[in-house]
Amino acid sequence: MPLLTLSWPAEAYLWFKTLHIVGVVVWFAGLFYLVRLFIYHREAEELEESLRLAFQAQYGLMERRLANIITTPGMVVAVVCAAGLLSVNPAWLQQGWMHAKLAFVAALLAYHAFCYRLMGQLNRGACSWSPKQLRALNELPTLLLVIVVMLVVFKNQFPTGAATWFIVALVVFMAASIQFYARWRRLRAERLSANA
Ligand code: HEM
Repeated sequence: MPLLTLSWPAEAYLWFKTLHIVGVVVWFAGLFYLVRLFIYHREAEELEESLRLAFQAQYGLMERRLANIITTPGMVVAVVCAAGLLSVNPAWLQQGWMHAKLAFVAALLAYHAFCYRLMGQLNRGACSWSPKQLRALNELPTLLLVIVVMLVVFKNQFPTGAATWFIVALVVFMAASIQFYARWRRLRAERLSANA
């Protein structure tokens, strides 16, 4: 059937789904970059006073703009359109995969709120999370993204075979590589400044 002749409910569903996916992409882009900015913000503490103040003020501004203009609006679009999808097809709410998805989305919303808490602490100079811990924290949304997308694609046939374990191993490998690379860069910078 050509797209323009779709009946209203089907078209509404597809519009909600389109905007839901766009919202999810924007939301995740914001979440990933926000915690990266937190890492730079904490690392700026190593700089000498005048540079530290300038960098931290700039990172603080970038964080607030990213959180309030990109990340939270992305979250609102994703959640409002998800509610639209469920109102067009409430039968999804009877399915096990949707219950699992909602539980992981609740974890994602808690992570989103926690990022705001960290942002406030950073701006007051009261954040106790080290750059290394923030890097590890930044892996959490990746894990939630993979699980939620798998749930929505596989639904009640969630796979537990070799392919799933391969993807889990790949995500762990990527997370470990990022940690090792950051450590290698830090050690190299320390060596260079010791030799200077
Ligand atoms: C607020 C909670 C959410 C609810 C109630 C919800 C609900 C839904 C529903 C009902 C669909 C349509 C499923 C279909 O037509 O087969 C859908 C699609 C989708 N959702 Fe969500 N969703 C939520 C959050 C999320 C999040 C956080 C992500 C990403 C991590 C996500 C990723 C997707 C994707 C990629 C699709 C398209 C799947 C496809 O067409 O095969 N959703 N969602």
